[in-house]
Amino acid sequence: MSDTTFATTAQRLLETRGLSVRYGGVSANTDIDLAVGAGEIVGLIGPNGAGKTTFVDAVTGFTKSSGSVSLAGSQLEKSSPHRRRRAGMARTWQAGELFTDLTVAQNLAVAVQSVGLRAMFSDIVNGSKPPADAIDRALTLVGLTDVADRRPGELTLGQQKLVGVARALVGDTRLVLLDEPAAGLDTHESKEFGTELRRIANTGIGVLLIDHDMSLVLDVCDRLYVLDFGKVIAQGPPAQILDDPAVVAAYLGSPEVEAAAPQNDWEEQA
Ligand SMILES: Nc1ncnc2c1ncn2[C@@H]1O[C@H](COP(=O)(O)OP(=O)(O)OP(=O)(O)O)[C@@H](O)[C@H]1O
Repeated sequence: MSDTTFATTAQRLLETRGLSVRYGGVSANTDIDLAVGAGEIVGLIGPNGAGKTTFVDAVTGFTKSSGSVSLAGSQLEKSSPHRRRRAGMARTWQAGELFTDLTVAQNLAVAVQSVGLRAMFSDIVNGSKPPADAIDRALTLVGLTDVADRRPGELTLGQQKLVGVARALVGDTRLVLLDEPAAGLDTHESKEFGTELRRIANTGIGVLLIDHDMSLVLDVCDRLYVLDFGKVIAQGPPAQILDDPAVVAAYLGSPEVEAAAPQNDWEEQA
């Protein structure tokens, strides 16, 4: 599959080749070639059950897959989830609830610990950043340093969602895979969330975004991949994707696309 958006392969951060996942008789992902560049926001969209979460599970090592996965040129397909995380690949989960009794900073500290005690110990021995710095850096990336000592219940829903993203940014994260991070946000909050995502990407972090909020996805993503029945059926810039007959057919009658349609001139373009 040709991919003409990148000027050089050096800019590629995540690259999958022929990534496939089978669950018994179900081909959840079939031969997926996908790339995310440093500083790029790439959307992965598709109808329910298309295989989006499976793809994130496969890339991050949480489900068995075949094919190759590389991050900044290092092959990771045989690595454990922990090693992939240490290599700079982090994800959020669809049900990524925060600990309501902990402050925002403490919620991030839990994420630091989940990277591994041994890893933390080696960071200290090697004199690299202590966790407090890592937490501060992640909160700065999402613009939440002011609320570090508040509990999630004191934050807006949009801020709570950003804490979820910040948890994935602790440590030296180079690529973040966000699985429906904006679920439940209203139009205004979703727009603000998109602005923060762009700020994060502008620091050079690559972002893979899965979301059913088509306005957010079409607005913030540089490029999109569309999955249907586990296969990539289209890829390209958002405007091109909206015009793609295969995408229209896959989404026909989908509430997400209908909701996004007026704002994105869907009816005129389709
Ligand atoms: N652990 C599993 N065991 C068996 N089948 C699974 C498993 N996880 C997912 N599947 C199947 O794989 C296919 C892809 O599911 P997946 O959750 O990746 O889709 P999705 O695009 O993320 O859907 P949604 O938008 O609803 O979250 C579906 O047919 C699903 O039923």
